[in-house]
Amino acid sequence: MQTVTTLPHLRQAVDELRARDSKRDTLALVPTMGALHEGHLTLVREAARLADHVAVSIFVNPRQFGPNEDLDAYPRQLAEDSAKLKAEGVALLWAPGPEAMYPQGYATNISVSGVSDGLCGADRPGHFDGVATVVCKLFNQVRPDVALFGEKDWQQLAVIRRMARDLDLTQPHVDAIHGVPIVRDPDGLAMSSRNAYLSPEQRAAAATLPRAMDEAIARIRDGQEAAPTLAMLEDELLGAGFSSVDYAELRDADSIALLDGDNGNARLFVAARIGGTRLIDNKAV
Ligand SMILES: Nc1ncnc2c1ncn2[C@@H]1O[C@H](COP(=O)(O)OP(=O)(O)OP(=O)(O)O)[C@@H](O)[C@H]1O
Ligand SMILES: CC(C)(CO)[C@@H](O)C(=O)[O-]
Ligand code: BAL
Repeated sequence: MQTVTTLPHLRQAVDELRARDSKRDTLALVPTMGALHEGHLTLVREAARLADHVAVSIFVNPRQFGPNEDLDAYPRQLAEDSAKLKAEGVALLWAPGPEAMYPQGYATNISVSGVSDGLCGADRPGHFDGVATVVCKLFNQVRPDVALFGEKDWQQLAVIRRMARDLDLTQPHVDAIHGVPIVRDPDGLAMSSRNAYLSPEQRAAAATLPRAMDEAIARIRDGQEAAPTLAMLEDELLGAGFSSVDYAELRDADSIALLDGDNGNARLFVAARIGGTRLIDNKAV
């Protein structure tokens, strides 16, 4: 595996990979912020199924963190991450520093409206501008044939697909942006780098999130009204030790528009805090 931290080295490494055989080899990109777990590695394995070579980016993107968020505390463990990626057969690790991504004078922002309204877009102002901007840059830097994102960040995936469609991106084309189902711990909690912030007690309580979501979904499928069911879900989380619930909403899975019941394409989205840690999850209704 080659690790590169500057754009000229990245370009050279990508050109070499693509020209490895007589045909033009295909390249998949898995963008991450590092602190890799089985969720990320599942994306990498799926990427290897879809393309000849896999590139992974690790960049803790300052532009997607709010002023009071955990940018400084976000886990950084490049050596460990690098060993995991090497073991998966990843060809290229793109690990730029902030100055390589946003050099002096950087002034451009990409803002996707509609799908980024509500949910995490409402709770984290500017977050999806930061995500869209850095993902567009990563796409232009690596120019992959396919890119993979986790469905844990469902709204993020919708924002990226909208951007790719609206900006007529070709590397990758919107149809080559793949969502990968959420990878969960045995107790159902979605894997997340931020789970590392949880104390053992908080970690045990966090398993209430997917369980309470399953119960709420069962009630909605049974024909119970959405609003009281979601209120009950919030109460259950607060009773289990969550400190607050940022949102518990039914939304259309594609447009992310708010729903007041199951319309056949409904998805349940929840963000809740346990201590200072914000956890998100989503499930089909
Ligand atoms: N449990 C998971 N299942 C599937 N994909 C995941 C999972 N966790 C993360 N991903 C995906 O991995 C990619 C990189 O995510 P990121 O590096 O932010 O990790 P994370 O675990 O989501 O961290 P965070 O705690 O910041 O949410 C994203 O596309 C994300 O959706
Ligand atoms: C897509 C991403 C790598 C952009 O920084 C990030 O939001 C993430 O890890 O989900
Ligand atoms: N996985 C989403 C990145 C973030 O929370 O900033």
